[in-house]
Amino acid sequence: MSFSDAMAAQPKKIIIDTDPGIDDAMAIFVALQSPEVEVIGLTTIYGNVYTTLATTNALHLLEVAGRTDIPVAEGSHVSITNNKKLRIADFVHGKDGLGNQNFPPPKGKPIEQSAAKFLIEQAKLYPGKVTVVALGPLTNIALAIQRDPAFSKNIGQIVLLGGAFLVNGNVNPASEANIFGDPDAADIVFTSGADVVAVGINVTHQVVFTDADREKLSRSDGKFAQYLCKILDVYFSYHHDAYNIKGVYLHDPATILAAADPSLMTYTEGVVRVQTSGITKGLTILYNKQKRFGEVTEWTDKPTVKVAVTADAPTLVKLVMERLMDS
Ligand SMILES: O=c1[nH]cnc2c1ncn2[C@@H]1O[C@H](CO)[C@@H](O)[C@H]1O
Repeated sequence: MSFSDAMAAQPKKIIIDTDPGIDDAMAIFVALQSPEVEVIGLTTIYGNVYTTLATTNALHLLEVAGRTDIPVAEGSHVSITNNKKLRIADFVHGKDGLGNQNFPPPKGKPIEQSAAKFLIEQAKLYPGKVTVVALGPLTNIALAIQRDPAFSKNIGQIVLLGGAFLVNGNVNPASEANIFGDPDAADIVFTSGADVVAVGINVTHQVVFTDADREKLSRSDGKFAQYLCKILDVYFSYHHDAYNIKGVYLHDPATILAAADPSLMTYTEGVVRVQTSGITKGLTILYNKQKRFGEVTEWTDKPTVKVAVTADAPTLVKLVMERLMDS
């Protein structure tokens, strides 16, 4: 579907599962500015920050956007295997997750429902019509799958930022951060039979927002552009130190736009399993179905998912810029 077709059609209902996070903040704002989607809720998860702070930040970002009509449901504080020793990437996003700006606390509160319950209920309410865009570890989505056997069928699509397909990870050479955060949950999601689209860092590392883009953003008087320019420093310094690049990767905004318009990326299809322990914990292995193995493997008879292989990076960056400046 082209962008204009998408705009003419009913906007897609999306729930953003998020751990804000600087690129999450960007992604949420881009989603709110995207006519192809209607954000019907945010659910929160640990990853870039702990879940409690993710909830605070989600409420704060909606207040900045003037969209307190959108409910926030708080997610799990522990992994699906009840692991409490979480890896929190505050070194990427700042202690507060939003570039160490010490914003005042939000006035709003999360809804009573947990994230998993909210996901289950919304999917049941609009069967086949809700897309979950998962920008953090997949605990909430896996809990929804475990708690409601109909969830995988009811949910329209799960577009997730996660995995490093045939490239090094960003936690260690094996593993990407969101999958590493809860590999057991990721394996549940990948093998659930739901319509899953995985956008890995093999693709998002092509989508670079440069120093020049940031400069342009800072000259815009768009509300979201102005806000983001305040918080981007930490994210830029981290990328400069860790990757030696003059720019940042747009992991989360690229994933939101892929959910809004799938034609911005190309995909392959296969079975994905996740390594859940050992030195390759969090490794995502795609079976491309080219070989019919003689023996039964852990990939045999599992449902397939789509995995992004290329991205139209110039258009993705352009759309992010336009939507943030036009706010
Ligand atoms: O080096 C890193 N370590 C941990 N998390 C990271 C790193 N770089 C980015 N992210 C965060 O994890 C997701 C992509 O894997 C993104 O949401 C990003 O904010």
